[in-house]
Amino acid sequence: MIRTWVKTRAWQKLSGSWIRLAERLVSSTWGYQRVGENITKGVPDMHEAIDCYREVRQGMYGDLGKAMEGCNQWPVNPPDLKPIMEEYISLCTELSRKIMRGIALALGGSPSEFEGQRAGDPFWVLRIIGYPGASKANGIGSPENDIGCGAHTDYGLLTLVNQDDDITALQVKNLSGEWISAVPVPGTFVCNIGDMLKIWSNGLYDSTLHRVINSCPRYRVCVAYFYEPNFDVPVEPLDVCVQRTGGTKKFGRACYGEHLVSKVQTNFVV
Ligand SMILES: O=C(O)CCC(=O)C(=O)O
Ligand SMILES: [Fe+2]
Repeated sequence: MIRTWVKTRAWQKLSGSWIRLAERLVSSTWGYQRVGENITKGVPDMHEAIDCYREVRQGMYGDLGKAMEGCNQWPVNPPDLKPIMEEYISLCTELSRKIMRGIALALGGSPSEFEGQRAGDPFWVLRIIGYPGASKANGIGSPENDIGCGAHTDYGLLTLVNQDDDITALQVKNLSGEWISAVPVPGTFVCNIGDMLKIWSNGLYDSTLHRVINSCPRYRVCVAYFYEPNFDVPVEPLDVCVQRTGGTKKFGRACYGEHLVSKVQTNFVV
């Protein structure tokens, strides 16, 4: 895991304008995204990224999956980025599956609650994100205007955020409504809870509202891995969680794929 990350970082240092090596296909959500192309609640985000998804083949999920059909756009250089990232993704998938077993137990369910039909065939998303340094981001140089990524919750189950060790930029809203910094702890991931886990747990786990403000003059890199349910699974509060929260379902039924598509269609300028 660490070897993979170090190699990715080395590539970033070598190539300078690293992320521009990959080009996004026209009308596609896959591949390279320029600064300002990602939109959160109508406001362009000050970051660039390479977006990768678990590949959806034509017809795989019928109409539901149509908007997500496509394949990953890996940069030509460095040639080993694809295998490195594929290894990274498979390690993150394994780790997330283990964390979900622990969460299932904590909720009072069986350890395999989030396997099989629910998340045994998990969808995933990977974003390699670069945040320009504060003074360069908007030409004005006032850090408070540089919203690297606007306030949002993640869409699925868990996110493993692999951030730069020496730049504090990720912020999380706590229960008192204050933004607090998720100060990097070297060698660890920040783990966000996503919207589908909030529903399955009937709110016992809340999806974490977070945002990114890079007020540091240096470029910040983050690799975010999103572990998601099966693409087409209906998601509704688990009985065990409903019992533990007073017997009433707080959320109606959702479908992860629909949730993802609706977010992707409003989040990007393509
Ligand atoms: O850059 C970060 O620390 C987090 C990025 C993020 O929240 C996201 O991509 O959903
Ligand atoms: Fe996020």
